Amino acid sequence: MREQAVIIGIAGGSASGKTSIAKQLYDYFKGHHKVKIIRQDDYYKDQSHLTFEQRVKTNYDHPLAFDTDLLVMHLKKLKNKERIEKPTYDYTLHTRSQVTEVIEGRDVIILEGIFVLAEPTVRELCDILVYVDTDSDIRFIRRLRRDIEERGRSLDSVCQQYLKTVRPMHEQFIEPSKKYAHIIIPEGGSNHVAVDLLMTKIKSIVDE
Ligand SMILES: Nc1ncnc2c1ncn2[C@@H]1O[C@H](COP(=O)(O)OP(=O)(O)O)[C@@H](O)[C@H]1O
Ligand SMILES: Nc1ccn([C@@H]2O[C@H](COP(=O)(O)O)[C@@H](O)[C@H]2O)c(=O)n1
Repeated sequence: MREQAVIIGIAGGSASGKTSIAKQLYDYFKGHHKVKIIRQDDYYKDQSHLTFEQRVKTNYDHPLAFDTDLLVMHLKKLKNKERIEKPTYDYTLHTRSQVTEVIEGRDVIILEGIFVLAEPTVRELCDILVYVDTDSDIRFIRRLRRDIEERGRSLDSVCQQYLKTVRPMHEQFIEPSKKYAHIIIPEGGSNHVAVDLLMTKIKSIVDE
C-alpha cells in the first residue's frame, strides 16, 4: 500500500478541457476507489458577506480570487492520505455552497484548475503536471455555451467577462505557466492518445 498519494495537476485555460480529461481518468478508475478529483474552483474565496452585485465584479481569473492557503493545507493532508472536508462552489451565486464534501485518503488525487501550474505552492505539491492546450477561439465558444447552459450566464455577461478579465489574465498568468508542464495535451479530452498515456501511468500507480 502506498504511504503517500500521487497528485496529478491538470491546468490550462478556461474551457480547455481540464474537467473532461479529469472525468475520463476518474471514470476509468472509479471501480478502484483509489482515485479522486479535486477542482481548484471549489477553493474560490467565500464571498457570502458580499451582495450578489458586488460578487459579479470580482476578477475570478486572478490568483487572489482563490483561497490558496486552504487548498495547500488540504493537498498536504491528501498527500499523507488524511481525510479533508472540502468546500464546494456555486457558480450561479459566485460563492461557496453551504455543503462541504468529506474526502478520505486516496492513492491518486487529480487536481484540476486554471492556476494549478501557475501557483508555485500548489505546483510543488503535484507529482505529474499536465497543461491542456486548446486554442482561445475554441475555448471561448465552449465557455460561452457552457456558461449559458450550466452557470446561469447571459451572452453579454460571458462576452464582457471574457474581454475584461478572462483573456488578459490568461495571457498574464495561465499561458506562461505552460512551461512548468511535464505533459502538454493539445485539444483536451478528444486527444485519446494522450488520455490513454495518462491512464497507463495512473494504472501503474494504482496497481503498485
Ligand atoms: N473536445 C471537445 N469537443 C467539444 N466540446 C468539448 C470538448 N471538450 C470539452 N468540451 C465542452 O467544453 C466545455 C468546457 O470543457 P471542460 O472540460 O469543462 O473545460 P475546463 O474544465 O478546462 O473549463 C464543456 O461544456 C465541455 O462539455
Ligand atoms: N464565480 C465565478 C467563478 C469562476 N468563474 C470562471 O471560471 C473559470 C474557471 O473555471 P473553468 O472550469 O473554466 O476552468 C475562470 O475563468 C473564471 O472566470 C466565473 O465565471 N465565475
